[in-house]
Amino acid sequence: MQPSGPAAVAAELDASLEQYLRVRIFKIIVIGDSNVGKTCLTFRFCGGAFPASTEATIGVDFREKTVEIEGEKIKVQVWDTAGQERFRKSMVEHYYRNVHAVIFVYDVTKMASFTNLKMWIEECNVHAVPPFVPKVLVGNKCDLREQIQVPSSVALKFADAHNMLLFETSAKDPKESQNVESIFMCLACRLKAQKSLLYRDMERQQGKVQKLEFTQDANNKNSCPC
Ligand SMILES: Nc1nc2c(ncn2[C@@H]2O[C@H](COP(=O)(O)OP(=O)(O)OP(=O)(O)O)[C@@H](O)[C@H]2O)c(=O)[nH]1
Ligand SMILES: [Mg+2]
Repeated sequence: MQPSGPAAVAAELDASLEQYLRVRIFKIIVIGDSNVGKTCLTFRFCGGAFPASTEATIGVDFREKTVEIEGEKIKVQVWDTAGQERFRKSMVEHYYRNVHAVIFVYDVTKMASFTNLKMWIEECNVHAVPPFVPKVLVGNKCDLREQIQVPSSVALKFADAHNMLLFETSAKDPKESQNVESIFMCLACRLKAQKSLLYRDMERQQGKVQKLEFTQDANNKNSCPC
């Protein structure tokens, strides 16, 4: 017999609380120079479209998407950060706190945004993001084929040297939407494959961190290792 009345309400509450507690939340931050397309990429992933217009991000914008991986619902919480120093300086500490994965973005049509990656990686290191936190590199605006300044081979070498996967894509071109999706899904898969985050965080506190090795198939730079 089904419980009814207050008992049913209590049971339902228990079930939803249990379900709530079981949904893991992955915090993924998106970092890079102003104007490289961080807002557009996160909007494409979470909102399924290219925004009609954007303004420089101030502080941070949060976007969320629930994905299902091997039967488990996972909430991907995307932190769309500000590229302009004046709009980010009060927030930087918050960006990196308890982050689960990092996406570094550059604009394939702007060499400076690629050379500045060193600075963004340095900032990440200064904030003690552990080496096992997965990081990927994204070259955006590939639709602007005539204006490309950063050759794929150079970007791939850089990604390899920093143990990152490279994705070259476009937030604007609808044909690339699957590729944008796979950036986030690849990270979510990797995070899911890691041990329980709670357990991992306990290990981190005890200084017993585990370095995960990720390999990249040079012939298939967009392959997901999971
Ligand atoms: N052609 C093309 N333009 C893009 C693409 N992605 C973004 N843009 C344009 O680039 C400009 C900047 O995009 P945003 O997403 O606002 O850049 P951002 O990195 O969030 O910049 P900040 O918030 O200042 O850090 C906008 O005019 C977008 O329309 C893309 O894939 N292709
Ligand atoms: Mg932005």
